[in-house]
Amino acid sequence: MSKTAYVRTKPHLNIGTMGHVDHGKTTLTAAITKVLAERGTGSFVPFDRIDRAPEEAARGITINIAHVEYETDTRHYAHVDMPGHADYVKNMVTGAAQLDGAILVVSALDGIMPQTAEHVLLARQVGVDHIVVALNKADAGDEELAELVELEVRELLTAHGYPGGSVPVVRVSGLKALEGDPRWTASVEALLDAVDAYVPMPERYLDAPFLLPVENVLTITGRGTVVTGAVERGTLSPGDRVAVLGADVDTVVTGLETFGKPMQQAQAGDNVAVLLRGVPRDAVRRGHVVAAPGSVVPARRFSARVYVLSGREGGRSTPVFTGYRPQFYIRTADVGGRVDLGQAGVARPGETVEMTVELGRKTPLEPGLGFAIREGGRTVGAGTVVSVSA
Ligand SMILES: Nc1nc2c(ncn2[C@@H]2O[C@H](COP(=O)(O)OP(=O)(O)OP(=O)(O)O)[C@@H](O)[C@H]2O)c(=O)[nH]1
Ligand SMILES: [Mg+2]
Repeated sequence: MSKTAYVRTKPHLNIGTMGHVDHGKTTLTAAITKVLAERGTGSFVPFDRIDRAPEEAARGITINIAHVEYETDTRHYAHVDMPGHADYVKNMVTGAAQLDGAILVVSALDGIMPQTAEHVLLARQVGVDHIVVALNKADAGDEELAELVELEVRELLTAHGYPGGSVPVVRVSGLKALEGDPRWTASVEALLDAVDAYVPMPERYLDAPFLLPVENVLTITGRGTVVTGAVERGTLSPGDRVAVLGADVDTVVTGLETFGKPMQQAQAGDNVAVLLRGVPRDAVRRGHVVAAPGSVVPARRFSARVYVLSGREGGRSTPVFTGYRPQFYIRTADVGGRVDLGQAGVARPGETVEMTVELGRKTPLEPGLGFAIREGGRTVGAGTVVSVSA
């Protein structure tokens, strides 16, 4: 292969766009790549390439299609734009532990909407500590309205524990920037400057044993099975031994790529594709975990602190009781489980409660790990693992 190797010259961060349907996430994502392509530190990814289905990416070692990559003057970013709302929530709660920061896209014409609030709540619950607001469609509304929406967004952020008063809010137009209008191209530059300045470089656990939650599995004819995802911790090099938890196989890494470029070492935070020796494709699935052998012991029982979403936040309108059996979204896994609410025996929408969970299958767990609870295609709770029982 004559592909150029990935050269690590700038710190790498994972960010993503979130916000209500149609507020302009994908348009803005395309505009960002266009602005940076013109600066010479990225390649333009048009709207319809961001919005296509993951299956279409199954060519070569490539990563989840929802990601685009680009560089600013100081950083290398992987940026994820989720297509629809359902996918968004699922990806956000299962993959967002990986987001180092988020761009909250709010239409200046429409203001905050139910999904704006839900995404902010989920971001807080899964530990996305830094949000930059893109007040989008600023080309179409008037300044007075934009000011009202800005106030409203700051209040929403404050209500969810973010420093709403000091969060950067940048008026942008993804659409006009995409059309090359200089005023709005500058607005997207200003947004990127705000992201560079406001989202700090997170601590990366490079010395910890390797762990990668599997997001996607692909086959490369003649080479074998490839898993993709963001490295949660540690480092990985070709030749390293790994355990695939869930598939219960031990194997060797025979290739490593990021955004189509071979790499010598993957590090915590990197979005990678890992080629595994001799693993049949159907043995590995999204939700499995690739880890340093012996470093993780999967378990079924854990205790957790859980916030039960209210009806207004898109959650349930009725309480749940001991014996409740929802789905648990843990890293990239989707596992059924049974809830025990102890003495109280009940949890009402809007409450934060302690619970014990018995999962339907063994899953890698550890204290501090965030997860979401879903039922019938909607998010009903967001929690953190407190302790794990053997
Ligand atoms: N006037 C104006 N329209 C915009 C702007 N950005 C996006 N739009 C329009 O808003 C609509 C939705 O844009 P998308 O980028 O698809 O929105 P999205 O948030 O990705 O939508 P979902 O992925 O379906 O949640 C499209 O018709 C866009 O052309 C903008 O800056 N100004
Ligand atoms: Mg979109």
